[in-house]
Formats: sequence, C-alpha cells, structure tokens
Amino acid sequence: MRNHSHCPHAWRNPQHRGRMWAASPAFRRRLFLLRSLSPCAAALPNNTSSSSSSPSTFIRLNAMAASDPVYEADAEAVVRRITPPLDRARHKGQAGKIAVIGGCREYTGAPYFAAISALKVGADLSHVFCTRDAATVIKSYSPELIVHPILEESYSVSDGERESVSSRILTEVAKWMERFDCIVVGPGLGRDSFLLDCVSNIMRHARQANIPTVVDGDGLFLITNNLSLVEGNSLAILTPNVYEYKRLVQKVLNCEVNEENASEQLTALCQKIGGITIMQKGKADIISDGKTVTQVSTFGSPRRCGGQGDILSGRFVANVVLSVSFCIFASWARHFLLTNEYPTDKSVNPMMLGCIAGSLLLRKAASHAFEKNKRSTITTDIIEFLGKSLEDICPAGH
Ligand SMILES: NC(=O)C1=CN([C@@H]2O[C@H](COP(=O)(O)OP(=O)(O)OC[C@H]3O[C@@H](n4cnc5c(N)ncnc54)[C@H](O)[C@@H]3O)[C@@H](O)[C@H]2O)[C@@H](O)CC1
Ligand SMILES: Nc1ncnc2c1ncn2[C@@H]1O[C@H](COP(=O)(O)OP(=O)(O)OP(=O)(O)O)[C@@H](O)[C@H]1O
Ligand SMILES: [Mg+2]
Repeated sequence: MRNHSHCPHAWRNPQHRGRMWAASPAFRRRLFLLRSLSPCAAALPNNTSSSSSSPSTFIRLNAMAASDPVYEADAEAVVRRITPPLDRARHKGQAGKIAVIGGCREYTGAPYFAAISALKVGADLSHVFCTRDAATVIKSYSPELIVHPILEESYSVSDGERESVSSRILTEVAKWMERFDCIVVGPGLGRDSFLLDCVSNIMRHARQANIPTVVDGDGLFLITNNLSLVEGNSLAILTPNVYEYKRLVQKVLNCEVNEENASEQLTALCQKIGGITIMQKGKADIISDGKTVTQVSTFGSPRRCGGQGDILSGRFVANVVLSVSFCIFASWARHFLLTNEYPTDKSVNPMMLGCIAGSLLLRKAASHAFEKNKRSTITTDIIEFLGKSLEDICPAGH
C-alpha cells in the first residue's frame, strides 16, 4: 500500500493534509485557544472530573468597582481542565515544546528552573537560548535540556560586528521559533544593552509567529522600558514580582502601587498596556487581562528563596503547552478541522487559565517542600514536588 505521508503530494489529500496540520505546533497552539474557550471542551471524554465545569465556575467575573472583592479562582478545576491525558498514541513533542530565552554570566539558575519545571509537569522538550558563558553551566545541571549558546553580551562583540551578530542571532532563533508552543523571555537574562536589543528582535519575531510569550525577570525590565514589545499582544503574559510590578506601575500609570485598590489598579495597568495578561505575584497571585480579575491564595510556603518565580514562569509555559497538545484527535478538533469554525464563547481568556494553574501547582509544591525541609527549603526542593502537586489533582493513571 502506498504510504501517503511520504508522498510529496500528500497535502492534496484532505485526510492527510489534516493529519500533517494536526502534528504542527501552529495547530496545537490554535487547539489550545479553542480548548480553553470552547464550551464543547467540557463535553469531551477526557478529564471527566471537570466536565461539568463551565468557564464562569473557574473564575467568577466581577465588575471592577473599587470596593469589589477579588474572587478566588477554582484553581484545581482549571488544572483538571487544561491538563491533557497521557495518550499512548502520541509521539515526542505532542505534549509540548517550549523555549526559555535567558541565562548569562551572572545567572544560570533562573533559566534552568524555568526550563526544567516545564519538563517536570509534562512538556516533552525544553530548550534554553542563552549566552555562551552560561550554556555549559546550564547543560551541566541537566542533560534533559537542549541548550543553544547563541546570545552575546556587549563585552564579546565589537561595535563593527554588532549588526551582523544581531542578525545571526535572530536567524538562529527564528529557525526554531515555529516549532515552539510557547516561550518565556527573561529568567536570568541580565541587562546588557546589546543582548536586550537582540532579545527585542526575538520578541517581535515571536509575536509575528503568534507564539504565546511569558515575560518574567529581566524580560520585564526590557519591556518596562519598551512597552511596544507587548502592547496589544493578547498572547503575552507578564509575571512581575513586587519590585517589577512597582516599576511597571510607575512607568505605565505614572503613580505608586495602591494596595487598597489592588485589583482595580492591576486592571487599569492591563488596559493601559492593552491586550495582555498580568499575574502580580505576592501573598496572593492576582491575575487580570483587563476585563476580569481573579486570584490564587492557596497557602504555599513562608520561605521566599530566589527562583520560585522562575519555576512559576516555566510552569505556566508548561501548562500552556499541555493545553495546546490536549486531545489532538478529539472529535471537536476534527470538527474544527473540517469546518474551520471558531467557538463563539470568548468569556475566559486561556492565558488567565494558564496563570491560575501555574500559581496553584507552584504553591502546592512549595508547601510540600516546606513540610519536608522547613527553613532549609530551596527552589530545587520545590521542583522535586512539582510532579506530586500535579498528580494529587490529576492522577496520571496507568
Ligand atoms: N539562581 C538564579 O539564577 C536566579 C536568578 N534570578 C534572576 O535575577 C535577575 C534579577 O531578578 P531580581 O528578582 O533579583 O530583580 P532585581 O534585580 O530587580 O532585584 C534585586 C533585589 O533588589 C531589591 N529591589 C529591587 N527593586 C527594589 C525596589 N524598588 N525597592 C526595594 N528593593 C528593591 C529586591 O530585594 C530584589 O530582590 C532576573 O533575571 C531573574 O530571573 C532570580 O530569579 C533569582 C534566582
Ligand atoms: N508574601 C508571600 N506569601 C506567600 N507566597 C508568596 C509571597 N510572595 C511570593 N509568593 C509566592 O512565590 C511565588 C514567586 O513569587 P516571587 O515574588 O518570589 O517571584 P520572584 O521574585 O520573581 O522570584 P524569583 O526569585 O524566581 O525571581 C509567587 O507566585 C507566590 O506564589
Ligand atoms: Mg523573578
């Protein structure tokens, strides 16, 4: 029998064209959006424990009056909804391919934490694009990561070389970009001006390719000084800590952080930047896309060791990735392929669901790690419990 998948004209056959498209990251990204938005998704046979939940039961949509409380998200239901079942028919990469853009002379831990946490919750492949100095160190932490030593800092590039080096870096990353389901920009990136210029080009490229982009750490330093990099990008998520948030508020809203009206201010910030989702990390993680606001305040750990935010950005990525890959062969997806119809229920932003799930899993893992290690808890201990915190909510089965 003829093997159509190897035939150069296979795409002419609608059945095979569908199969080829189904294997592509672009398709999986689209599926993620569909799955998170579609009311039909709740009727899918997988993840039956969440099958009766509609989006509005995950996040109660409050009117943004200053006195309104911020509603707690039903974060466990969100995790159940977006975590794909383990399917024996799938091949490597279908549970997601992600990339971290970060890692320089000073910081090698942050990109490692972000990249490994994505693998630990189920992504298949995790790449790191970092400077040459950082690459060998990051590789030595884990053989699981695919490390690209391609970024350069000013000290290693002469003025005359800058343009050609910058374009070589973009070409290198662009070769890979279409394969990624999501990228995270910033953990351990550093603040070298030449390096940040190159990363700005990478962000613009990712945006053109419709790749969901999480911005954390020094990526937030970059965008705070260059808001056009994220303005109007509905696939961008910012995950600022208390200081990063303060700088963002000062720059964008031209005022100080107002803890009394935290949700209102966060909403205003999202609206002013336009289109994006922000998770303000702190005692509670408050999440908004400018239309709705919710929070996750499940108790985590009293330890504030560096690196927890990096896990969160990596975990968020993984959750997006997991969602993207979900039920590629499910009937509603085939229906989408055949009819090319988008769902009309757009009440819940899938970016917000990813933030909610990431926040809960980190907090649960931090809680387990603290129970075991008390004051000596460090980020590596928390990563060790990522699997358990997901397993407790979504058992992998056999
Ligand atoms: N092991 C690692 O490699 C780690 C690397 N990290 C990376 O380190 C880089 C810098 O991140 P940081 O979170 O340290 O950011 P900052 O360099 O902005 O902050 C450093 C510290 O300065 C203080 N600070 C900053 N702004 C302040 C303000 N307005 N008022 C008072 N105190 C202030 C805070 O104690 C803060 O933790 C990022 O790329 C990040 O990803 C961190 O994630 C920690 C772990
Ligand atoms: N005061 C707090 N009480 C409880 N949990 C907190 C508190 N502050 C932060 N967290 C938790 O720690 C996670 C990481 O937030 P944090 O503010 O440490 O990020 P970060 O400074 O970016 O971390 P990193 O060191 O990785 O850069 C948050 O998602 C939140 O769950
Ligand atoms: Mg951070």
